[in-house]
Order: sequence, then structure tokens, then C-alpha cells
Amino acid sequence: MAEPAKLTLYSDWWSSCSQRVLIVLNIKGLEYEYKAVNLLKGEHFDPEFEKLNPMNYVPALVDGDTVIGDSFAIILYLEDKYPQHPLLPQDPKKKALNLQAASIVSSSIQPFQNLAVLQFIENKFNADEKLTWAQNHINKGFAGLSKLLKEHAGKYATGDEVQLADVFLAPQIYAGLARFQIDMSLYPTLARLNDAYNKLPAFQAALPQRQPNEPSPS
Ligand SMILES: N[C@@H](CCC(=O)N[C@@H](CS)C(=O)NCC(=O)O)C(=O)O
Repeated sequence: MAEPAKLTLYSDWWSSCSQRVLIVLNIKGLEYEYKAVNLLKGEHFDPEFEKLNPMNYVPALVDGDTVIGDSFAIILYLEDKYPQHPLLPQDPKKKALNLQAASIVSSSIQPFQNLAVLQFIENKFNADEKLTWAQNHINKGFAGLSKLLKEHAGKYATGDEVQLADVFLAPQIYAGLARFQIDMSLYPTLARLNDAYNKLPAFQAALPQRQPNEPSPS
């Protein structure tokens, strides 16, 4: 009998978007092959990689003849195809809350700290502006998320189970701390959640420093 096709994840080690996918692969216990795409060397603009992600971003996931080039789409695909350890609750209200929190990270925070955006700001203005810009958007997002989750958070973001919101929050908080010097004492709920994520093996194994790595972006 033919072996089922293995999942292949194209990622750069410090990518918070890829980190989301790695967390889900780990939670669901899925085997995958890791292929490094070095963003600082511009490997995401290689024509071969562009076939996998027309936006020239990581991550991209290949599953047989299925190719997906966006972390949100990849995660929803994995959720549908591999239903073990579900990440979206059945309850419509709680599901919407999880999607909202994930969307705040993926639409209203991460795009503003993206490499291409920061490089553009540094070239137009200077490196200080780059950091201020990123901090401004991360702080706005973290303030909103804190208000949104305040009444819902339990052990994790939306209750006592790890759900989709956590998968998006953990890498964003990590990036806020490790790359953008965000003061997490301003966000006690998020800081507490981050402590909980740091204890989970599926989250620990997805940390940037645990991936094959090369120098990080400044
Ligand atoms: N919405 C996309 C965003 C992907 C994205 O922005 N990826 C970043 C790394 S987290 C990237 O590849 N940046 C390269 C660049 O800015 O040129 C997703 O969630 O996959």
C-alpha cells in the first residue's frame, strides 16, 4: 500500500506565522518535513517558492497535491483534515471569539511588523521609526485583545482548553517580547496566558529557537 504523502512545511525559523502552524502540527501530532526558506537572503522570492506562495511569504504547506500559502488557511485545512485535538469549539459564540482573536493577530497586528513593511519604513525613515511603528501597532492590538479576552480567559485565552486563539496569541506575544521589546506588564491577562503557553510541549517545540536557524532580523 502506498505511504500517505507527508506534510511539508516551508518556514523561516523566526516567522511568527509559521510558528502558529508548527503549534498546530504539534498539537495534532502530525509528522512533517521542515524546509527552511531564508527570508533575510530573499529566498521567498525564488520562482520555485513563489509557486507555493504567490505572496512570497512563509509559511507554505504542501500535502500531496494540496498547496496552501497562508497560515490561517493552513490551520483551518489541518483542522478539517485532521480533527484530532480540535481547535475550534462547537459553540458558535465561542468559535466566533476564537476566530476574532486569531484575526486580530493575523490582520491587525502581524502585518504591521512584517519584514517587508519594516524594511520599507527603515529605508524611508530610519531604524528607530521602525521599532516605534511596530510597537505602536502591537500595543494597539494587545490592548484590544486584553479587553476582548478579559471575561473569557481561563487557563487559556477562551477557557480551560487550548483553542485557536491560543495558537495565534502565543507567537505574537513571543515576537512582541523577543523582537519588539513590548512591556507585557501592561497586559496582565496576556502575560499570564504566555506563562501557560511556555509550559506546553506543543508550544515549546514550536519556538523559533527550536527550529533550524540562522541570524535573526534586527
Ligand atoms: N497572512 C499571511 C502572512 C504571512 C507573512 O507575513 N509571513 C511573513 C513571516 S511571519 C513573511 O514571510 N514575511 C516576508 C516579508 O515580509 O517579505 C499568513 O498568515 O501566512
